[in-house]
Amino acid sequence: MDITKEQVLQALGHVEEPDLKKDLVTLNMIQDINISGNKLSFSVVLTTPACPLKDLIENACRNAIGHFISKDIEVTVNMTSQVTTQKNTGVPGVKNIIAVASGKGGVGKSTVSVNLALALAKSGAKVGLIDADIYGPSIPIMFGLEGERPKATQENGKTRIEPIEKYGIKLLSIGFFTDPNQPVPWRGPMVSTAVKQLFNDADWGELDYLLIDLPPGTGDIHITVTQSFPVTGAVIVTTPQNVALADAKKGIGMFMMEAINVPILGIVENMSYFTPAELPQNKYYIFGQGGGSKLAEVLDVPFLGEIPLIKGISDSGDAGKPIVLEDNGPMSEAFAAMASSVAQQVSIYNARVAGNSNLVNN
Ligand SMILES: Nc1ncnc2c1ncn2[C@@H]1O[C@H](COP(=O)(O)OP(=O)(O)OP(=O)(O)O)[C@@H](O)[C@H]1O
Repeated sequence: MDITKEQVLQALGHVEEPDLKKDLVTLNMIQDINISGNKLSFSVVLTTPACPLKDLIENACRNAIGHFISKDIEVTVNMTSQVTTQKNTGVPGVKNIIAVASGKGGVGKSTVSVNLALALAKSGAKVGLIDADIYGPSIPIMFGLEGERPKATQENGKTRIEPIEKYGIKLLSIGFFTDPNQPVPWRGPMVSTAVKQLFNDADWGELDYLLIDLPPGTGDIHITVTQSFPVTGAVIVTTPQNVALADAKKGIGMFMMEAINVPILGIVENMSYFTPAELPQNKYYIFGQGGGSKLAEVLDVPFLGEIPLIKGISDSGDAGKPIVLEDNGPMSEAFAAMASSVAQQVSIYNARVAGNSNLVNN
């Protein structure tokens, strides 16, 4: 049976990308079509390797070929990805900047930042992480990098900092440049300069996502970062208690202010329920259930998922090996799902900005 490229494109033109609400051909996501006898292969270029709809899209492509051309074709679908970007982030090579924030301290913002970064990297994305939490930079401890100093070189009179690479991601923390035993009271302009240097003076290379762990609350650093760099969006971390939810609402309000205007990628609810290690299917909603998702509904922003309260998270954070690195546990599953949701929201946002014309940015 002779099949043509046109027939293939026509068949795949019936497959809609569920989030972007256009067909794969219009979105320029079908590439490298090869036909040899009754053998057909093509690539589907997704907008993120963490795409939660990967399997669904692949099946829909196979069904479309079977339905619109013939069931006798041997189909090979190569699922690849190229992360989209719509903003010049101001940091060469960096496609998307994602801010991780919380209204209140201690809700697990750093834990979420670290495990989100690692889960995105595990999916195949190129990821960097900046720890800008001047009040308690915890990332050096969580990665077992206390006392490390990133290499710095001078190039044409300018300092170039080399981010530290660990567990497949690139890292810089304000904590690498301070002495943990000598808490320095940071002053506004000093903080702004230091944080900007973490973006501007570092060799980040090519990154799909650069995450920034912001200090809790709303303050100088939030304004510096959002006004100096076009942040793709913010992830807001909360816990289920009313006090935390009220502060999360304030945090979201800040990003939505006209002068700041950073899209909210969504709300993550941390410590949602307690799960005993020996009974992982049991969920005890000790701080109340559904607060984070209700807040998301009221504010009309996406809800990115619930992360359980598990003793292992603290232990692994203290031991310098984040929990996501342990395969197949309930935590790595929760973080993988959350990372997919975040990546999905970035893709949707980029598509919206691009007017859905051509998503694959070369
Ligand atoms: N889901 C969880 N289960 C158990 N412990 C957790 C969980 N999330 C965070 N923790 C623990 O709670 C403490 C605070 O977490 P973390 O440092 O991530 O919060 P934070 O919001 O970044 O804090 P800060 O306001 O100081 O920046 C840490 O000891 C951490 O290990």
